Amino acid sequence: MRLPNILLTGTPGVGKTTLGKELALRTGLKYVNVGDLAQEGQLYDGFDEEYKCPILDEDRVVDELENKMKEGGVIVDYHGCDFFPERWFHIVFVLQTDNSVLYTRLEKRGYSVKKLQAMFSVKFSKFFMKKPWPPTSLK
Ligand SMILES: Nc1ncnc2c1ncn2[C@@H]1O[C@H](COP(=O)(O)OP(=O)(O)O)[C@@H](O)[C@H]1O
Repeated sequence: MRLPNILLTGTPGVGKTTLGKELALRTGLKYVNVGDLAQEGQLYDGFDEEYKCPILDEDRVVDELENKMKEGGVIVDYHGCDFFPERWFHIVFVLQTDNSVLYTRLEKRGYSVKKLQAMFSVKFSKFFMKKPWPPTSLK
């Protein structure tokens, strides 16, 4: 039987990496951090000057992961989710945490005031409630 594939998603700082690694440790499933994967393979498509971060090349990420996902038993950690094929996952967990806790965590991580303001603004909240959160250029 093929082992399940799990997606852990949610805004940066909610605890995906912490949970994903712990889960992998306890279950023996493989943990994949898409941010790290992109960095290792330079799976980027330009640079977002506004938020000073590389823009993920989603198609190349999907190509890179396809075989591994077919095998099964993978925990995928990423803050975006709209570009993953639905067929990959048996279950999806969207993690959340209190906004004040999140703000402090991201401040400690070195997020700029501009980026934090964008993430926590009402306009932006409305935007990401309609679309799968968050836009891939924000991490
Ligand atoms: N359940 C938790 N309780 C308290 N702190 C947590 C918890 N999960 C994560 N953290 C802390 O929050 C911060 C962000 O966690 P991380 O797993 O890197 O989030 P993400 O991968 O979603 O960006 C880290 O400092 C981590 O130690």
